[in-house]
Amino acid sequence: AKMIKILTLVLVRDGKRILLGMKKRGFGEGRWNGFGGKVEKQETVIDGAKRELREECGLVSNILEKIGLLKFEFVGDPQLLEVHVFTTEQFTGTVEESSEMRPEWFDTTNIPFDKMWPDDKLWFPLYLKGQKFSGYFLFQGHDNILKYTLDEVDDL
Ligand SMILES: Nc1nc(NC2CC2)cc(N2CCN(C3COC3)CC2)n1
Repeated sequence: AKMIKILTLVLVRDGKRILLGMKKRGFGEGRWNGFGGKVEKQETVIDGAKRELREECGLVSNILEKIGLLKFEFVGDPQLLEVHVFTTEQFTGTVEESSEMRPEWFDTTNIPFDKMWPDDKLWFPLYLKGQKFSGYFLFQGHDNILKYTLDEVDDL
C-alpha cells in the first residue's frame, strides 16, 4: 500500500508579481518555490497551508484559493506525495526571511524555472492563465520526469 504524504504549496500574487522562496535546507533545497510543508494531524489542509505561509515568509492570509492538486512518485520510493496548491492575492504582514526560505518577488514573465522543481514549468502556465489543474508526475531522482499526466479541471 502506498504511504501518502499530504503537503501544501501556497503561491502569493501581487498583480503581476509572484512571491517565491529560495529553499535554504531540506527537501527542495536550492530551488525557488511557493511556501508550504506538511499538514499536521490536528489541522485541516488549508490551515496547514496558512500556517506554513506565515512560518516561512511572515505573511498572513485568510483567503487561500484551491487551484491545483499534484501527485508525485519517485522510482524506488513507496511514498506518494500529494501536494495541495493554493494561491492568494489578499495577505497582510511584511515579507521576512525564515530559517527555511529566502523570499523574493518575481515578475510573472520572468519565473526562474531553471532553478525550480522540473514539474513547475509544466503546470505554472495553467496557473498563470487562471486554470485549475490536476497532475501526476513520476520522477527518477529529483531532476528527471519519466512520465506525467496534467489536466485542466473545473473543480478541486
Ligand atoms: N513546485 C513543487 N514541485 C514539487 N515537485 C515534486 C518534488 C517532485 C513538489 C513541491 N512541493 C513538495 C515539497 N513542499 C514542501 C515540503 O518541503 C517544501 C513544497 C511543495 N512543489
